[in-house]
Amino acid sequence: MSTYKYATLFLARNISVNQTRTFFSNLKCLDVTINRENGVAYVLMKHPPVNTLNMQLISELSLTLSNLEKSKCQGMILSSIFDKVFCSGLDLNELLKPKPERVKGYFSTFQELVIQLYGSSFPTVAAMTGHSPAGGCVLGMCCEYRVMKKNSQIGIPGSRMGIALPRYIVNLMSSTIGLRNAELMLTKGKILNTDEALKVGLIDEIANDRTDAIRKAEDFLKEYEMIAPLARGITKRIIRRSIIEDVKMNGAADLENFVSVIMLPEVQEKLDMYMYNLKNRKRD
Ligand SMILES: CC/C=C\C/C=C\CCC/C=C/CC(=O)SCCNC(=O)CCNC(=O)[C@H](O)C(C)(C)COP(=O)(O)OP(=O)(O)OC[C@H]1O[C@@H](n2cnc3c(N)ncnc32)[C@H](O)[C@@H]1OP(=O)(O)O
Repeated sequence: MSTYKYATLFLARNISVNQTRTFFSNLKCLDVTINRENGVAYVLMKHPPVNTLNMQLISELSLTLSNLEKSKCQGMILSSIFDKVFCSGLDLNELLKPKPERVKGYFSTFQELVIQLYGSSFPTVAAMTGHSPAGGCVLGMCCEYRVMKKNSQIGIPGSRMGIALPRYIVNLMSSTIGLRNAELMLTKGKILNTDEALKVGLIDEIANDRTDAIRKAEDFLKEYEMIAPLARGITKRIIRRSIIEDVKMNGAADLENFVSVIMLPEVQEKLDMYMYNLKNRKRD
């Protein structure tokens, strides 16, 4: 990230650049810094133009989470350097006309990332600076708290794309917004605006802009400063255990099933149309 962007991000929140340290310098799709004073890690996605989750971004997120676990960080804010988009989801190019082994590897890496983020010992907040469709919504749901910039959209359009979602994604959505709302949202492939997402509990707060989103994320983490990290971490794991155990038990079969559905000609046709519409839609 440019010095200018750091300055605007940190100075806007009264944190000087000197109070932070760059955690990794060799990442291509992420900026990771840690505030020395409170141990909070800022993980900012910066994969242009819209933070599509290609293999590189997924792998860097996974590596970063492993390192944050080792470094005993006190909390993580997952965000984006882009003002309009938090994360545009999985890379549609990986889903179109895929080679079975390649697509299996891709989804299995994403599945591992989901479990890693969902099961992390430290507190996590998604400061969603903009739209968060599909995989972007999943990243947000893995965090413990979600702040989203106003006038953004969030949801998982799987059904509309002809994709039957894997079980752990359905479980994740159900645990976030309840079974009934999850059923309505996922079977319709519904995308919600910020107000609708707040109402249903898919996000926890609305922010005016990215600075406000980061500030609200920090406020959430501050509430844990007086809580013993070990007790907190264990409690979180107990609450999240059933989904994690379920993936361990059924993840491989789920993956096989998911890949065979993705390869079906009618699903490929639908995905092709979806991509065509994305490329040719009117931009706002
Ligand atoms: C056991 C089984 C294991 C795993 C199963 C896993 C997971 C299930 C998880 C849930 C399901 C996930 C499926 C997906 O995530 S598929 C991706 C779905 N994403 C979308 O539908 C979002 C599409 N993008 C948008 O709506 C817009 O791009 C967005 C609102 C994010 C931003 O709009 P903006 O106008 O700012 O930018 P654009 O001009 O649209 O985009 C810029 C260029 O980027 C391309 N693009 C955007 N998103 C994607 C993507 N997801 N994949 C590939 N390419 C993407 C877009 O086409 C533009 O390209 P150009 O036209 O400039 O060439």
